Amino acid sequence: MDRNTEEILVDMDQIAFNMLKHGDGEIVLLETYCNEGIAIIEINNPGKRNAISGKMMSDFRNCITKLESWKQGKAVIILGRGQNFCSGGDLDFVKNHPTQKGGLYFSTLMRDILKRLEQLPLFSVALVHGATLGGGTEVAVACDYILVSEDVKFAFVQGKLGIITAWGAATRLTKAIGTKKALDLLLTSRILTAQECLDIGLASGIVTEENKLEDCLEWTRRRTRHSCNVTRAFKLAVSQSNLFDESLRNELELFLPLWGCPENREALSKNIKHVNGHK
Ligand SMILES: CC[C@H](C(=O)O)C(=O)SCCNC(=O)CCNC(=O)[C@H](O)C(C)(C)COP(=O)(O)OP(=O)(O)OC[C@H]1O[C@@H](n2cnc3c(N)ncnc32)[C@H](O)[C@@H]1OP(=O)(O)O
Repeated sequence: MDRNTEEILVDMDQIAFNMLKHGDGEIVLLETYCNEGIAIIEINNPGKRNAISGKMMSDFRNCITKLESWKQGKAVIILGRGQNFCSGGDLDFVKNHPTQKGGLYFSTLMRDILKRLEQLPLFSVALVHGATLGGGTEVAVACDYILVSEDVKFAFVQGKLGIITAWGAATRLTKAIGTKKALDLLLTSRILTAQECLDIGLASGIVTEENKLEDCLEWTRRRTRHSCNVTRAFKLAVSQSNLFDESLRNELELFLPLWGCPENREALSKNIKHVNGHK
């Protein structure tokens, strides 16, 4: 990688600032359910089927920065307003910035954002519906879970545009569903239905089109029943489990502070019987 590229790669603040002037739309953090430890990130660019513009990348980065300092967070749901989740990166930016530098700007910021999303000490759920294409699929597979609405049309269309995934989805998809299935989706760019997303192992559940958020919240609440500390420690233990020995050490370091904590002592005092009717 030449020196100029290395310089660009280093200054993420500068890239985020430069991208602010590209495109419209917004990505906002909704605090409606924060009292339950659940945040929502909403993608909203109605004129472009929620395509992610440069300005929206900066918005997204600001949302992640806020979540990184939210100590009561257990989960974050990412969803799209209107008729679909996200139609990918803003093609107007792509068309107007054909240079290597344009490609570097378009990919570097989002790769950093999605990496930071993965590293949050709270689990993420992509609630995808309607057309979820290109970069929209890349945002989804960067989340811990994907819930699909019955009307989803999920496709890695990058190959049809003469490029490959710009924001890391080839790597994440392979980790999620295995080499053969990942390569097949990337090489065919075929559109997956909700059932196919479930069958191939991409989606963890199917929600109804008309009640998708309520269904998603109910699904998420079933996974936020433990204390905040436990929820966050399990997320970190699992997400950092790529190196086995290091992961075991990491799991111990996450376990020890919880031993004897107030939640631990309170739960022990209840003598909880975990299986109904078990003798
Ligand atoms: C750099 C790669 C990156 C990555 O994967 O990492 C990418 O994501 S590249 C982008 C990949 N996405 C696409 O190619 C999607 C192209 N759009 C469509 O297939 C359709 O628009 C669809 C299925 C999203 C919606 O179809 P529908 O018939 O419902 O609506 P329209 O096609 O009339 O779209 C309405 C309006 O939105 C504009 N639009 C849609 N998607 C994008 C986009 N990704 N970037 C910019 N603009 C987009 C479309 O042009 C229409 O605008 P209008 O001015 O009304 O013609």
